[in-house]
Amino acid sequence: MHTQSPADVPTTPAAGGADGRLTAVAAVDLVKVYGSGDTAVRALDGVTVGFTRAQFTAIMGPSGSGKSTLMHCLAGLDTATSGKALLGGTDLTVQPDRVLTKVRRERIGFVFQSFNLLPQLTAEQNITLPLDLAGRTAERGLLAHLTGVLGLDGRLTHRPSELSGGQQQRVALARALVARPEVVFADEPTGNLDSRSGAEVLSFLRGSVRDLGQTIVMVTHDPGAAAYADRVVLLADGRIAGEIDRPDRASVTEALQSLGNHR
Ligand SMILES: Nc1ncnc2c1ncn2[C@@H]1O[C@H](COP(=O)(O)OP(=O)(O)OP(=O)(O)O)[C@@H](O)[C@H]1O
Repeated sequence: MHTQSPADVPTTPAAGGADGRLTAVAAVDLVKVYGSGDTAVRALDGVTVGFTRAQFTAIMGPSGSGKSTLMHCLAGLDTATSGKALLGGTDLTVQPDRVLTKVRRERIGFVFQSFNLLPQLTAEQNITLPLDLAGRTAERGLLAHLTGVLGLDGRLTHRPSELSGGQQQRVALARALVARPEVVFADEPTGNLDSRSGAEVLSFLRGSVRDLGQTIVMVTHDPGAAAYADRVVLLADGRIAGEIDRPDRASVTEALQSLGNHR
């Protein structure tokens, strides 16, 4: 593990990462304070970090370290107190709600622990919903590729209640990727799955980086899940506490122990 202070991270992340590859998403001196006065909580305390395009990054850290807050601010789901949350050249912290809604719908894919499918829609209707809302039609080749790789071809007319948890999460993965978003944010995507279904989800995410050039940012507590990523970014007390390139289970576990993972 090599540690990196925020000062070492490029300060113009949208222009490119340290290795010259383009940065898809970045936080610049991002601060988030919940509440005020004596009860104020500084959930993000000046986070500067870039997420390289076509890379799979895992965000890890002890419970309460700010992982979800960082992801929510970068996805335009939560407002920052100060600093920048850059998606490409767009600073989400200064956009009005109507722009944020459009950005989330058209430029970001989401995968949640709890699948978040609409129960009254079929699997295929769930997958194409973000495109339908944006008035776009699915690229048939990409849709066929995703449903084939995810083993959903025989399930497209089923409703979520007729699908297993693993199948529901695979529908959510297809939904997240079908619009070719600039980034997919995955929040504990394997948290509700058995180990086999979880491994399938992680293998798919890995493969989508390789085959489609997808950028993925995933919050996880699981060192085994993080080992699928190209890079782990570590948070502690709302600050960047280090990072690991080409992580494996042992290096991630050791890093978390050194940060005092209480979970
Ligand atoms: N809406 C909120 N109001 C007040 N405090 C909050 C709110 N959301 C988060 N916090 C606080 O901000 C800090 C960071 O929370 P966050 O959920 O980002 O951490 P996390 O690393 O994702 O934690 P976990 O691993 O337990 O999910 C915590 O101290 C938390 O209690």
